[in-house]
Amino acid sequence: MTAVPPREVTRITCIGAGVIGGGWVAHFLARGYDVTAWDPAPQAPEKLRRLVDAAWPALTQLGLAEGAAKDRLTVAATLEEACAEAQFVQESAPEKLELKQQLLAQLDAATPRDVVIASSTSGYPMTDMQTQAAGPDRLLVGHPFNPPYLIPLVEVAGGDLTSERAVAWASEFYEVAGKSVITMNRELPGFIANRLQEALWREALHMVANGEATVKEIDDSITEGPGLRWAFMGPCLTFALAGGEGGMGHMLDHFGPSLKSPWTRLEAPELDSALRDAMVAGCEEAAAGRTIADLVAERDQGVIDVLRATGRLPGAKAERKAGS
Ligand SMILES: NC(=O)C1=CN([C@@H]2O[C@H](COP(=O)(O)OP(=O)(O)OC[C@H]3O[C@@H](n4cnc5c(N)ncnc54)[C@H](O)[C@@H]3O)[C@@H](O)[C@H]2O)C=CC1
Ligand SMILES: C[N+](C)(C)CC(=O)CC(=O)[O-]
Repeated sequence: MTAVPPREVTRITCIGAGVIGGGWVAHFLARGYDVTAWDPAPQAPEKLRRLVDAAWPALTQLGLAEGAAKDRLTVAATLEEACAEAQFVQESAPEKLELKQQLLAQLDAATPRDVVIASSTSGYPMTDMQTQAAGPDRLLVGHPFNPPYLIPLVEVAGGDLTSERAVAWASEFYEVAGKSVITMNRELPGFIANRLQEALWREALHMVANGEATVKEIDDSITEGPGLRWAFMGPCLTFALAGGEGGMGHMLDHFGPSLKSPWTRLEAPELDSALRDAMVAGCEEAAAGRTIADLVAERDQGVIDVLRATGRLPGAKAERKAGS
């Protein structure tokens, strides 16, 4: 059997059915696929069904694909049974390198040739994980965000031995399956989003460890601050607006030197002219013709929408107080 085209996939196998594997199962069921899951833990089938039941109301609100049903889930008794008829495999086993290496080799042996096998790993490069597989060319990373049935992003990256065909196939498949895909042109430990999240996380841990800020202060500083902007405009375009009408160019000229001040414990990159120009050009590209004024209007409307959606509009707060 060879790989079916991404649009013709009907059967998906999910290996590992914890937080992320279970979330993938819920997502694929809601998109109308037949899903087979396998997890070695004795309680896994019940836990998985509870997770899918809990996710289903949200998925129903978002809109189920035609024919989507929870009873299109099968829990297999063995890994081999789970993979025998797979048209795509998503691995979500624990984040241990040796376990992933062995498991991916087993999955490769059990899955029809050419069928793509993706790992949900949060940060291991596929080059390090595909070492024991006889057919490493169809192994790649498909890194989701929790919960995979609500957060659209998947980061796709191949390893040194992964074929371009497999990467292209997976990127198209995830799009067809309702995800928002970033296909990386090289392997980075932590990919893009986790590398960014880890930088924030590292500083949060420093602050807690040193008694510099509480967990609540750190969380509030994001949910009441930059997080409201990040839900719809990334950190680069958001900072371009910090430069006012001068955009990213003025922002870098104004605040660039403070990169060297001790706002962060991380080693800062040299802000040379090549980096400056790349940032300015990247922001212009991301703005896709929108002026600074357009972006300001978009950001402001977005913040209002997020506040409304999360019940934090000043009016909503007043109503809650009045009713309490
Ligand atoms: N938890 C998160 O927020 C995210 C996790 N990930 C990645 O997803 C993967 C799974 O993480 P979680 O779901 O959080 O872990 P988890 O601990 O919730 O689930 C792991 C599951 O794998 C099963 N398992 C144990 N040994 C296995 C084996 N040999 N073969 C197959 N399954 C096995 C366990 O029984 C368990 O149900 C990891 O690679 C992790 O880095 C990716 C994105 C987000
Ligand atoms: C905590 N985590 C590193 C496993 C998180 C992720 O990998 C992605 C996410 O859901 O934020």
